[in-house]
Amino acid sequence: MMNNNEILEGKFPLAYIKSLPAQQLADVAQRMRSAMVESLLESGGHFSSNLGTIELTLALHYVFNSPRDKFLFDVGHQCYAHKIITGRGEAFASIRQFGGLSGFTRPQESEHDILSSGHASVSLSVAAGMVAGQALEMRKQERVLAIIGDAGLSGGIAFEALNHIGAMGLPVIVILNDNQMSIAPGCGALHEHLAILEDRNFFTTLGFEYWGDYDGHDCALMVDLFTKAKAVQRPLLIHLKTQKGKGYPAAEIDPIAYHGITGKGQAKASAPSYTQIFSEALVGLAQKHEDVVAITAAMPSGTGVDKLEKLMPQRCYDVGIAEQHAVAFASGLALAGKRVVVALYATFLQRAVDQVIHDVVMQRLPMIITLDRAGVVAGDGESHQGVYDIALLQSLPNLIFLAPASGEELKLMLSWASEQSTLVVIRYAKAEIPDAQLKIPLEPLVLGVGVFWHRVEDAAILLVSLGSLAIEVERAIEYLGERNIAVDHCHARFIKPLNVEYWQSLLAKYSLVVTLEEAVVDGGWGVQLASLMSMAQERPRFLHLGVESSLLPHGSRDDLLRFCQLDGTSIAQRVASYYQYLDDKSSADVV
Ligand SMILES: Cc1ncc(C[n+]2csc(CCOP(=O)(O)OP(=O)(O)O)c2C)c(N)n1
Ligand SMILES: CC(=O)[C@@H](O)[C@H](O)COP(=O)(O)O
Ligand SMILES: [Mg+2]
Repeated sequence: MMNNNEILEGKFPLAYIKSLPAQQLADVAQRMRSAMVESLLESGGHFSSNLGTIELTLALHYVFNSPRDKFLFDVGHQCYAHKIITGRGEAFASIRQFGGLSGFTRPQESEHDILSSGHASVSLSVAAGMVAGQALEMRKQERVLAIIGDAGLSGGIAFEALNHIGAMGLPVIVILNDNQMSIAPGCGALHEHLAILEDRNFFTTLGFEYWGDYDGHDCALMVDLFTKAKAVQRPLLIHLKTQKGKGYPAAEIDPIAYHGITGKGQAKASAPSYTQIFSEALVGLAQKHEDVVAITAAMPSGTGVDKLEKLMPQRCYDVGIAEQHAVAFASGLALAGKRVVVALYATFLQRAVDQVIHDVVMQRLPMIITLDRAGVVAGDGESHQGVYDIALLQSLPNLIFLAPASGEELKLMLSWASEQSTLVVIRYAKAEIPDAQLKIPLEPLVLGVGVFWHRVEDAAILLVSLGSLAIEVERAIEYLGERNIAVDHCHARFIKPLNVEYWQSLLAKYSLVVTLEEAVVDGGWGVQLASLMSMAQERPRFLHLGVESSLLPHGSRDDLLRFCQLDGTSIAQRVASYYQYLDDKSSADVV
């Protein structure tokens, strides 16, 4: 029989596993669990969800024939056993690292991965579409399975898909991996319902055949169930009960702390993060104003809302994986006179853009939306990069949009935002705050106006930074100084509004203005700033630096900043070479 390491070394491919008697799968699962634990403690990654899905993934591969049969892992954060089984064990130690395996399913990595995953609750809709498409082509022998968690299933799109699949009678197989947990404890009425399902239940009412609940760690039982499922030609939901963190006692006790872990081989934070500062500032705000309430969409610890939740649970709402609902719900609370703070990840706000437009700005409501993980996001890769928010939001009316560059500034902005009578969005990165390195005194906020972090006499170049890039710009200035290139640095603070007079008169003083944002350049803030000068007689040259390739890979924050050429050294090199180019060009023009 195989040993633990040999499982990762790929000595026992899928064909071998499928040739074993079903009774031996439990042993394979145990060995895979040990190998996975050892590797993840070193590399980091999603831990508890993956320990809970080993048996069900083995049983699925044992019975169905991937890639002919299609497995759609919802979110995809629980697909590690699938990666190992489908021949990626040898690279497993590289998971989520730059150039290594993705932490989610990725078709570019394997023909067994159908979707580039990362965001929750979409697997049922995609499965429905695939089944509908196959039916049109009479390819009925291919089965499509959505493997979705109990929290993923509570997302709005999943409900919409259940409704559609049930009505159409599409033979989608839904494997419900119910561990009674989201990242945080499960919440919502569906969560309660899953605990007490009877013969006639939510799923059967919608037209599904319901099989459950069953032990999702019993391989032989699941092999039997899945074999029978192959013959079912109508919507089928198989309800499996699993345990998050299964087999690793510390993760079983505290699956939240072990949802995603930092590996031993990875740098630990040495300074507080924007999240921590926000978390404390939110508590301070709620203590100051009785009408403050906060909303999280299934990310209480990730956004830092958990601190307030512990102190004042009645003033916090975890609405589950429901970003659209979170924003529309916030609009209701605002109409009821509450000062609402909605704390989201920038990438998940994408789900709720229409609610921001229709239910907040069109209603002219005051509200604060904080966007954590805005900018490059380590670890998770392309699905989680927070780089579209500026392009998506900056054209909206009735909106103030801010980007702090230090912890102190974040506190100031949150407090200032709570006094405004309009929507205020504050974006900040998944990064440590640079306060300890800063000598710049904190100035009061003036609407639409930036602050200088660095100013010298006769600088021809102005670097205008947004938020977390300010510190990289300070690093770039050192490098440029060593090359005798004099620059000024203004930290813009406001993405919107821009005080037109202030910016026009400031930008006109320079021959080159470099805009820097941790977001996509196309349709981004720098382009917006430059447009203020379109009517000016004397226009500076502009260089817009930001994220150029919008589908960023996974890696550490430093890896990603380097990849985007937004780290201090790259910024300096790009500024220096563009300046040199302009210089050469103007000399050539004179000749
Ligand atoms: C749209 C969206 N919102 C939030 C998240 C963050 N998130 C990732 S996994 C997860 C919990 C998923 O719980 P469940 O589906 O039950 O899977 P489990 O981790 O319990 O296996 C959340 C909230 C996400 N990936 N996508
Ligand atoms: C899969 C998912 O969406 C979350 O688990 C995410 O990976 C959390 O990211 P943070 O670790 O940045 O909170
Ligand atoms: Mg769950």
